[in-house]
Amino acid sequence: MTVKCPSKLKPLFDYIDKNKSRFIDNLKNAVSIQSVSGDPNRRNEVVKMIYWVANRLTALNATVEICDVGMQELPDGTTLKLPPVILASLGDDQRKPTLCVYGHLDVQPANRSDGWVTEPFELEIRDDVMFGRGTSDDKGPAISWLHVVEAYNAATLDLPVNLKFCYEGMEESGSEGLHELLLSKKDTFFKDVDYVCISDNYWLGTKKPCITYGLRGLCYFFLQVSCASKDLHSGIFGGSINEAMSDLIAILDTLVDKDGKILVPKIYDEVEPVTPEEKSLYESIDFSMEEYNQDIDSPQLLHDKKENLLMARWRYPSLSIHGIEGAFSESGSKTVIPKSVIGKFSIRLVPNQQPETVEKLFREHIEKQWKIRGSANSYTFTMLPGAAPAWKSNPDHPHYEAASKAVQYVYNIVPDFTREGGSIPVALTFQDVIGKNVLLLPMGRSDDNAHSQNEKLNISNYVEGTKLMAAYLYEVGLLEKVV
Ligand SMILES: NCC(=O)N[C@@H](Cc1c[nH]cn1)C(=O)O
Ligand SMILES: [Zn+2]
Ligand SMILES: [Zn+2]
Repeated sequence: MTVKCPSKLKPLFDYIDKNKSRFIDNLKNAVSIQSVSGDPNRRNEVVKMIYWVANRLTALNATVEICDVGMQELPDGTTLKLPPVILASLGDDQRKPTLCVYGHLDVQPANRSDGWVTEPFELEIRDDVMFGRGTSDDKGPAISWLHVVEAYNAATLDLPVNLKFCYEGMEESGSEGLHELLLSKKDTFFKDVDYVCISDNYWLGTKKPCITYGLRGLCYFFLQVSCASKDLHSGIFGGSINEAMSDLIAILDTLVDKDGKILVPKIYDEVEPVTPEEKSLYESIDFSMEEYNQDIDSPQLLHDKKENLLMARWRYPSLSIHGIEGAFSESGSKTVIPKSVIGKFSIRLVPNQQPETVEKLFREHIEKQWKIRGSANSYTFTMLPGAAPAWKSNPDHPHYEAASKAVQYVYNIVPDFTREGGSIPVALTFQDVIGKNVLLLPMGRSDDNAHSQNEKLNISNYVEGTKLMAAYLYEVGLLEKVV
């Protein structure tokens, strides 16, 4: 049985429906800004995107602060200014609870040549689907909070909460600078915050909304192996030296086996044991392994039971090898021995695992494997800034009940409470620094292709998701103030 939607929300929902085309146009403009945080050459685009949103917040009468968060040190030793972070406030009524919403305005890289069917930075609509980088992760959800404020204003309804916005431009590159900013603003901007909401993840499937109370953490590593001062002809030098690429591949091959088991000793030591209560949680979750695989077309999933697959995504660490910089990767054949290559891999962390401990285990493992390999070459091993532990909240908190009611008003279904395998480092900072309940309210679907080719957001998710945010604000307004 679901709860009935309060009539007060009707004018908001009507406004959102009526203004759908304009909201889509706004997203089209946002997508056209190529705010790729991982590309130093497009840093000005990230800054442009930050100001694009800041100006809109100002137009909504928010008090907007553009916060400088310092410099980024790039792997080649040069430095680059980090994009500023937006901290904005709307309302300061001591009788209302204060909600802080977080979003990120940067995106993952995307090139048409990667296999996109549309131009990644030009929003293209096909039936109910809007294709474009950032539509789902995270420009669509981030700008929807602004549309919600607009809807409340247009319906001449007082905002049910004091609203604070924390929008950054480096999430896809480890949220550099953000943690320190939050710490420095703990007793000022964040002092009165009662609840935190992040809309930056996805439904577990394609049909049923969910509310998310856990994320994995992340450590990202670079392993560089060098063998010469310049690239070499393999006909002249092949067989005469230890090759950097062969050494790198040999070491990468010692990290994870074909069943996904991480081979670094002691890596599973800290992982929380599964309790019978936890096991029973998975049974009721609405999740189809067939649908999950149908979308990606993998020859075989590593798990044959729903529970085991969900546990592998939510509560066990996983290791992925992402790429090799410096390796020949163009089409055609080139008989080259690369002089130096950088292997890039990461591990998703789970509760109890700490980045410092994990880094130490990896460093020791690589040192040992390098000795076994016995190569004459040299290597450097680095953990990138922004490593973060996992985050887990308490879904029995009234904040989660409020969000569940909001889902029921819009979708007429009781949502599942889920965890997710991705990482949003700031979720834990909000929980630890602000000490308040954090909740993830996803807008998009599991098949939105975040980080992949043909990222999309369904128009229906965009529109109903905006209504969900409006209904959620209403319900949070009914909660107790915490401070
Ligand atoms: N929508 C959240 C997300 O995609 N987070 C990234 C975070 C990241 C990327 N590189 C470093 N951190 C993720 O990969 O989970
Ligand atoms: Zn995101
Ligand atoms: Zn992302």
